[in-house]
Parts: sequence; C-alpha cells; structure tokens
Amino acid sequence: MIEFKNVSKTFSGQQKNKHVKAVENVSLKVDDGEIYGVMGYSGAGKSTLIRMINGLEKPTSGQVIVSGESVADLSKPDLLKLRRKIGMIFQSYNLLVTANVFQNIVLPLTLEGIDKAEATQRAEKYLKIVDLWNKRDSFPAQLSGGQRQRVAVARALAHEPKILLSDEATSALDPETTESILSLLLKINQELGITIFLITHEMEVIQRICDRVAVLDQGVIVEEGNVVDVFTKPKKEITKRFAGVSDTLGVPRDILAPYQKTKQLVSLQFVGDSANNPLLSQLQAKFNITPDILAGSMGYMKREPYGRLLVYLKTDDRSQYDAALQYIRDQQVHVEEVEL
Ligand SMILES: Nc1ncnc2c1ncn2[C@@H]1O[C@H](COP(=O)(O)OP(=O)(O)OP(=O)(O)O)[C@@H](O)[C@H]1O
Repeated sequence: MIEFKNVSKTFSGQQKNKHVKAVENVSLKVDDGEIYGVMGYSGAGKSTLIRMINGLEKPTSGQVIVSGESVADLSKPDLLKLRRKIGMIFQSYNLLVTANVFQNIVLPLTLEGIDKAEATQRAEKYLKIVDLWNKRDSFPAQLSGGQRQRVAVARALAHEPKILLSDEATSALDPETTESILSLLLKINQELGITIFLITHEMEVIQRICDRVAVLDQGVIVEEGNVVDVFTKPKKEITKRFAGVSDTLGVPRDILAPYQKTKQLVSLQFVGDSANNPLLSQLQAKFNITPDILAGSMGYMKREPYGRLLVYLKTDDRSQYDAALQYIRDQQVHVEEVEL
C-alpha cells in the first residue's frame, strides 16, 4: 500500500526567497492491487509526487508510506531494499543502447547480485510476458518505440516488484501503440497482481486502465476518487477540460441557438447498464417526444460502457417534457438542461 499523508514539497530557487511549491498538502491512499492514476498538466507536480514514492525526492513536510514504511526515514540499505520492490518505467525508456534486449534485462539483475542462471531465467520469463522473446538479440535502436517500452516493462518486472511506477510511459507513443502498452499494464496488474501508480496528462490512459484518479493542479489535488465518478461528474473546470466535457459536446453555439428558445435541450450521460437502455425510443413511445440527437459519443471507462448525448426533446407539451425528464432520471441516466 502507498500512502501520502499531508505531503508537501517545496524547492528553493536559486534566488533567495524564491520557492516553488511543487506539491502541497497531498493526502491519498493506494490499495494493493490497484491501478491509481495522477493526472495533471505540465508543471502540476506529478513527477515530484511519483519520485517521492521511491525516495528520489524527500517531502519537505508530511510522510510517504510504502508497505508500512516511511520512505524518507529509511536507512540507505533499507531504501535500496524498498526500491527493489518498486519498478519504474519512463517516457524515455532509459535502455542501455549498447546492450541487446536480453542483456538489458540480465545486466541490472546481475548487478543487483542475482546469479546468472536466475537472471537468465527471469529474462526469458518476462520477455515472453511482454511478447518480445523473438527480439532478444536486437538492440534498442532496432526497435520501435512501443517495443522499447515493452523491454523497459520487462526489465522492471524482472526485479519482481510489488509496485510499478509509470512516469508518462505512453506519452511518446502513437494511439495504437499506447493501447498495446496500456493493455500490457492491465495484464500485469491482473495476472501478476502488481499495484500500478502512474502519472499522465492523457485522459485516455486514466480512462482505459485506472481504478482511481487524482487530478493535480499546481501541486494540489483538486478532485479524487473512482474514475467513473470523477469523470462523469467532474466538479472542477480543470477536470472538465481533461474529460473533454462541455455540456454542448462541441456543437457550435449558433447551431444550438434555435433549439435554445424552447429550453428543451438536454445533455444525457449514460454509465454502465443504463448505456444499454433503448431510452430514446421509449421517450417517443411513452411521451410522444421526438428526440433530435445533435451530438454524441460512446466509449468505455475501464470496462464500464459510458456515453454522452446532446438531445433536443421536441414536444409542444411542457408537462410531457417534464414527465420525460423525470423518466430519464428514473432510468439512472444523468440529465442536465443545457443553458447556453
Ligand atoms: N529540482 C527542482 N528544483 C526546482 N524546482 C523544481 C525542481 N523539480 C521540479 N521543480 C518545479 O516544481 C514544479 C512541479 O514540477 P514537476 O516536474 O513535478 O511537474 P510535472 O507535473 O511532472 O510536469 P511535467 O509533466 O512537465 O514533467 C514545477 O514548477 C517545476 O519547475
């Protein structure tokens, strides 16, 4: 388990009295086996936060506790021991360019004192898990970005960590390769039971694999919780920006203006089972309302179906309209009347 208890980190600048508050009073808990994401724009404090988990940075105040131990209070040998339980992958892969794929896994293990036979066995096991056993003799320069990241994942796993830290691991990759690395991380989490703590500025990463998320803005956690809750009911403007959510789903205002006169423009949000209901056809049958769909998107939050629609509920009968809104709510679909 990873726990941040009122953690702040201030860097003193080169000029006197110039301090940067990189992380401010952060408290969060990550349970064993979870995939936890911290999301924020550049400079929000994400790297500082993740580096405090393996003791690369020390908090100015507060405590970071990993597997029951306060990281900043560990002796050097104990910190080394803890770091062995924590793997890390980066945007830039950090592979040894003069070593082939196999040696990239084996060398760090032997440096750690693991004997050659064991190191060789682990290299084979984890290169097979990341599906790169056939590239064991290649050098990093001969691999694609996605393959390099897979080597980095295998190298981290070969130390058999309990926790994997991921620092923007997919930020340099195209969407398809990103997807393949994210499904690899999900597999590692599910099959090996490794807790994953990741930082990212990409909503898709959080949406695809995380159980819980913290939104970090200028060092402060502004929203935190279950991914579906945080992104389907975002409270803060920054979270809405990440979720790409505006009530009008990007439809230009002049196109919406004529609908606005009747004030029967609504945004609907479906999560889980409610996404499978034939709601719109029921509105027609039950309330004689013709729903006019102006925009929409469907997708998944982890394995949960999730959708948004911007709909004009066409009817001259206001009481039918009000009854329809109540009916929509009764179906566990989140509905909001859109004000332009
Ligand atoms: N060693 C340092 N000395 C001084 N200031 C620092 C240091 N490291 C980070 N900072 C400052 O702390 C703030 C948070 O930086 P951090 O790198 O943690 O953010 P980030 O969210 O990871 O950004 P990015 O995604 O761009 O890496 C920034 O204002 C940064 O300039």
